[in-house]
Amino acid sequence: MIKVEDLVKSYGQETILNNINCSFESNDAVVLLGPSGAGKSTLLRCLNGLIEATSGSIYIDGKKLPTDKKGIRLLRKNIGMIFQNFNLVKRLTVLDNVLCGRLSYNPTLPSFFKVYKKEDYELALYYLEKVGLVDKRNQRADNLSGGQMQRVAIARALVQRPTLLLADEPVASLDPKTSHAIMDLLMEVYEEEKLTMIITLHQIDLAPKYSKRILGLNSGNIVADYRSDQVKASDLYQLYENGQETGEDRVYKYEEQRHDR
Ligand SMILES: Nc1ncnc2c1ncn2[C@@H]1O[C@H](COP(=O)(O)OP(=O)(O)OP(=O)(O)O)[C@@H](O)[C@H]1O
Repeated sequence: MIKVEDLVKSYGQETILNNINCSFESNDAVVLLGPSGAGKSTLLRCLNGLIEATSGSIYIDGKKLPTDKKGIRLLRKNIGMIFQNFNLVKRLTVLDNVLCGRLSYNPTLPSFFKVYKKEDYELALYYLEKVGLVDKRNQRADNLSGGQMQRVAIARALVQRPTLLLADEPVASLDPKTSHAIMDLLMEVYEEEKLTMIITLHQIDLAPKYSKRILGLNSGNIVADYRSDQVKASDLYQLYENGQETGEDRVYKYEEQRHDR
């Protein structure tokens, strides 16, 4: 379980996350929705220690998120991260890119010379099979389509054997059909591996289908918390509108909901 308590992130005078309080159960599948600049990526990056919060705390399975380098390295072993722009090493092969996901399990020097254990290769091939790209294992990453690159990135995240998978707009640069295929794949591995999954998205139509819960963010505040099987499309569209309610009213409603649970 992940618990976020009074989380604040500021850059200079600008407050990006404004006292966030929320929690994520194990095996939850949560989509973060909200307009550009709402703070979705910042929240995701705070969860894996890529960004240090200005104040507040994050607890993962009861343990406070570390801030020292060694602690963060250990924490990240259990957290797979998927990015909008895939973040592959273009000149490396598909297989070598996936093996990069094993780096935190191996001593630096052998990894530098691309010497991995037999189990690492087996695991990498297993996940390449899962994402449908085992035949392309020896191809350079920059020869792949966007959808294929994202599949490699998913395999690279999974070889880490994470318990938590964070995905920051994983389908933002993909066409609608490929987006559905990638989201289907994420849901499949989420179920098979019993992951906890938190995804930022802009596609309102995808959000309920590919989550159990939707958190709405606006101006650094959590303004809504919906069950995906009960939410109305109009509620989701409202997250992107200014409407009659002020951000403060929405925060207030969310806090009320949270305390009533
Ligand atoms: N390193 C930084 N320094 C200063 N401001 C930053 C930095 N990183 C992010 N921000 C600001 O924080 C705000 C929130 O950014 P964030 O990327 O978290 O929003 P988002 O909800 O994910 O938006 P989008 O949907 O467009 O990706 C933005 O106004 C952004 O300019």
